[in-house]
Amino acid sequence: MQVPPEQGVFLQMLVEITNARKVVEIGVFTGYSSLAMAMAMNNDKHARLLGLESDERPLVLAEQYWEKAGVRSRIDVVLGDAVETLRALAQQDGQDVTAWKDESGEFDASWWAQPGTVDIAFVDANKRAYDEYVQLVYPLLRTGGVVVLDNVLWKGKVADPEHADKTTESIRQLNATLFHDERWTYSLLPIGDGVALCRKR
Ligand SMILES: C[S@@+](CC[C@H](N)C(=O)[O-])C[C@H]1O[C@@H](n2cnc3c(N)ncnc32)[C@H](O)[C@@H]1O
Repeated sequence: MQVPPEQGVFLQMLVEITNARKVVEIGVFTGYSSLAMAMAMNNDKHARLLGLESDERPLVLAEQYWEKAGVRSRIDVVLGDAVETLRALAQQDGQDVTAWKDESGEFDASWWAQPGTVDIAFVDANKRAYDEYVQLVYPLLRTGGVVVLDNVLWKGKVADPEHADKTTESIRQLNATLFHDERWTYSLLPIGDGVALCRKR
């Protein structure tokens, strides 16, 4: 389920060229894409990544690789449904949001809850919820910040009218909506399974 290596490098490049200090990832799995982005934050000790993931099992593996690469300390993880976490972040300064394995109590939910401050949000979880993720991430994103959506070609099905299943339709609809939405500059790149870049105007 992880992104292919060329997309990992692409995400890394995005973090580097935007000097991203605040990155949110929706859908962590075994931590490959988060590892790629966190490694690109090397020179900035104030840069952090917030991973939202509903399944604890792959996170255990992710944590091992983050440790090995020396980036664990710059990654916060919130375990749970990403929609619920993003909604909770938007309320009361994120007071109810707690981090996975935050033994030292260093997780600063109010820092993550600050509107208009996130540089990059990488969306790679439940495909049918992408629209909701984008709407919930929008207020957190700074002007000029970028939402990166994975799997927007959905193995080519999005471009093939023969396919009308619910997931394909929802991704197709989202691509069209974002393309026409004045609040975003939208670009679809045919790398990996299709990557959409949506820059907040
Ligand atoms: C495609 S994988 C992510 C791969 C990862 N970005 C990478 O490239 O290494 C999708 C992940 O999203 C998680 N996920 C699915 N629905 C979710 C939800 N509602 N909230 C949070 N995470 C979710 C799954 O458990 C899975 O680990």
